[in-house]
Amino acid sequence: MLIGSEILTSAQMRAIESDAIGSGAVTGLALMEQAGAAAAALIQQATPSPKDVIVLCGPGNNGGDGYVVARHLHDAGWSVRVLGMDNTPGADAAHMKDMWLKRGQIRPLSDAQLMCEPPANIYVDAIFGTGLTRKVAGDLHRILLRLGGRNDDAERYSGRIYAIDCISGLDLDSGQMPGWSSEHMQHAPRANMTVAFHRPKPGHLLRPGCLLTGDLQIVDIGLPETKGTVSPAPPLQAIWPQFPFSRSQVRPAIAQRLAKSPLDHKFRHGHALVIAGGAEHAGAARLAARAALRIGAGLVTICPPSQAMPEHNTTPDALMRHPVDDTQELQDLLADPRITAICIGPGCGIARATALLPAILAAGRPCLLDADALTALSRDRSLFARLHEKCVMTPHEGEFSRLFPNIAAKQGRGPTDQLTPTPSRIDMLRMAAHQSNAVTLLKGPDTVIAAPTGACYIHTALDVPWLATAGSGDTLAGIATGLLARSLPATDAAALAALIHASAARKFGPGLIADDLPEQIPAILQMLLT
Ligand SMILES: NC(=O)C1=CN([C@@H]2O[C@H](COP(=O)(O)OP(=O)(O)OC[C@H]3O[C@@H](n4cnc5c(N)ncnc54)[C@H](OP(=O)(O)O)[C@@H]3O)[C@@H](O)[C@H]2O)[C@@H](O)CC1
Ligand SMILES: [K+]
Repeated sequence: MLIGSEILTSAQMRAIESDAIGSGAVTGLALMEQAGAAAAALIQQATPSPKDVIVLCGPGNNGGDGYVVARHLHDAGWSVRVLGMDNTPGADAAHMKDMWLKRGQIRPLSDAQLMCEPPANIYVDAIFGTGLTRKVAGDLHRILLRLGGRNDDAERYSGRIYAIDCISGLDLDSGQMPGWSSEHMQHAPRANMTVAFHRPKPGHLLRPGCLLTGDLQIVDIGLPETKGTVSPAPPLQAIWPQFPFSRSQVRPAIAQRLAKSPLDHKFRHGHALVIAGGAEHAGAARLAARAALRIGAGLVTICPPSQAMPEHNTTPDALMRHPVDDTQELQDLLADPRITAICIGPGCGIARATALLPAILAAGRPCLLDADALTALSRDRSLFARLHEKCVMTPHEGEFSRLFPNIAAKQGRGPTDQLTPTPSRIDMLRMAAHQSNAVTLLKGPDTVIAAPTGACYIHTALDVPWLATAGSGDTLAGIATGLLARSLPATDAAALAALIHASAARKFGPGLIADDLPEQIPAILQMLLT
């Protein structure tokens, strides 16, 4: 699959840190020095001219990093003010605090003090990181709201906040701000850049955390390489939108399958069926079919009911057309073993999806279930029970709630003081994939994909809001179908489809309509395969 970045939970990160320190490979002090120095360097790179900073240091090691940042910026000639806690932190942070005190003073970390300070060009949030144990309350909460502009002085902080590890108060495992009401969330501080260490955490990539994180920079602080060895838990990976898109991000076996050998004929690249419905929704299935062709399926046949066939007598000429009016006709078609993937849902109609799904699921072939097929599955639990591990479901949030009402019910109980108050999007998707026995892709700016094995990918693409347009989901379904037809395993097909879909939108830019998406695929394949 894509060589994405491993994501670690806060607990996994703490375990790696304590193992590394326990084995003598590194010291906590050296890690903190590296972390603070790297953050200071990135802040300097990002802000070449302003040289006036306020560093807000919390009670623990995140605050310790803050003292290191303050020292490095001071030594680089910046004017540095530090607001800190009157507490006794752990030994490493205490040492860094002392090092700072040799250079400057520490004023109290209070809302009143921050309000009195003359404005700075840059604010460094080093209050809390991975050690958050409860909701942030009282004066520290007021400070965070001030940084988020609640006091009508938004322009003072906007675009000037640099977060160490995360915006303080963010639960890095769920992406939630525990205890923050929706009114408070309007004034949650947003970082211009977040400098985090060793690996991204789920909270950097899931909403609302990803909206508060800004440009996420992951820096190496000298911890040993851990990829794949952290715990027996199934892997959790980020599919970076920021990756320079090239073959190096794709496992050689997948790249080989995407490329076409001169010795291959069209059937070697799979034959996808796209089930279409009535004439009024013909466009959805045609978008999916076009995308499946563009991603390189050897053949794609669109299968409308016979009365809707005239609607499909149009381009692309490469598309084959075959009417399917009932289960028997579909079964006759599926008797051809060269049909390697089926897409059902876009523009299909719920009644037609309900009628045809038993034959499709019984065929045991890779299949993509979207839109009306998902509604059919949510209404008929006996169909749901026939899903299998070669199925990929691509629900949006409404469809997800209907498919998995028991999982969705665990969500949205309002703000709570506890960390990880309700299942995160990752937990939900893992439960859904386990429950359905199908690869499940929950669409959104933070798309999460989970396999029944528990393997999970996050694809965060906040930079392509124009992807929210009619027919966009149909195109995603078509790309995934084409990849399934080309014999990519279901999880890989879903994850690669999410990446190619967002990359196509990024390539086209604002003004995008879904018809434009398949047309970007050749250039993206070119980048992937060279
Ligand atoms: N892992 C690594 O490899 C490295 C990690 N590094 C850095 O360390 C950071 C983690 O440090 P950390 O564990 O000390 O936690 P941190 O976030 O500073 O907070 C803990 C303090 O806050 C307190 N506290 C918690 N919640 C609170 C609340 N709601 N309201 C009020 N207080 C609250 C808590 O008190 P307590 O819960 O015990 O009452 C404790 O005093 C990490 O993000 C990174 O920046 C790097 O230096 C190098 C390598
Ligand atoms: K922080």
